[in-house]
Amino acid sequence: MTARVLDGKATAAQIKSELTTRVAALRERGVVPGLGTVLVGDDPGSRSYVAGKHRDCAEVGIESIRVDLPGTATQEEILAAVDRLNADPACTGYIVQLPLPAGVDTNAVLERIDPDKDADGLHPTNLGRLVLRVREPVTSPLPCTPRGVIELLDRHGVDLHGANVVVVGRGTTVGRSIGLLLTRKDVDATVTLTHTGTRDLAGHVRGADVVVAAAGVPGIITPDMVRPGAAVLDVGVSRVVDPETGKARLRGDVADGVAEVAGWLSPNPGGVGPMTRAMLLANVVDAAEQA
Ligand SMILES: Nc1nc2c(c(=O)[nH]1)N[C@@H](CN(C=O)c1ccc(C(=O)N[C@@H](CCC(=O)O)C(=O)O)cc1)CN2
Repeated sequence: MTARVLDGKATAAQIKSELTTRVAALRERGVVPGLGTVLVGDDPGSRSYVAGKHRDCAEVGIESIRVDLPGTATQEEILAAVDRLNADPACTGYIVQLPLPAGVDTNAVLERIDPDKDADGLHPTNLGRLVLRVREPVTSPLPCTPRGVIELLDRHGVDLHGANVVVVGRGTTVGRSIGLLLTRKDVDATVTLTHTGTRDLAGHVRGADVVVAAAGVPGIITPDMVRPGAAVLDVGVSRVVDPETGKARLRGDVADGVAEVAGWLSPNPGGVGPMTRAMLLANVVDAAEQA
């Protein structure tokens, strides 16, 4: 058996086309959505993700505002950039690209974002709303990667209702928040969050109908760990140097051979990454429509 592909690239293209129509309708009403980004330092991965976000904005008709700070920027300088975007009426939503350089208090920066402009859904107020609203519709922004995972599965007809979902990794952008979305009444999945302190990772993963691998550990999910037919989402990305060529290349959390066991597999690249970007745009458009 070879797993069917959870095609994030094609699905994101479809979503962007839908958003283009919605942005045109907003502009007709005189509402111009504008996404801001704050990038600190010159990490090549973060640079490329931020560049991609600005390209996406241009594609769907969202204005974009880019703030780049050097890696030497102080906590105060970063907070001042956040304050400026909070006050800028042209910026209807924005993100601070993570990770921030070592030594920066990331939580203090995230907490300084105006929750009404939080395009990433990572402000404690918006995460708190998700904790409280299990049954009611959520109108606040949702964390982009978790929203992208659920949308990708939904658009491929993978049913999460009653499914056992095992999440690997407890990072801010995925692991800590995805359970809040998956256990909402309208999704109804059962979620196990595993991490570096988990005793029997393989045992947990073997019981999963859906595996969300977001550990950032290359190849941590091996074929023997996957239940035949399970859906596997490869979210983690690591840059590893090929010992033969000396060149850096991207590696996901899912090892070779999993495609022979799984029922569904998201490629990496081309799976959850493009969905993360599309969901950021969706958060901006949703907020502009509600304003
Ligand atoms: N403030 C945030 N920071 C980070 C987030 C986030 O959601 N908000 N998530 C990740 C990075 N990220 C978005 O910011 C992101 C990661 C990957 C992709 C993507 O499209 N990847 C491509 C491959 C790109 C490449 O070749 O380098 C793919 O998977 O096909 C988009 C966005 C951490 N930081």
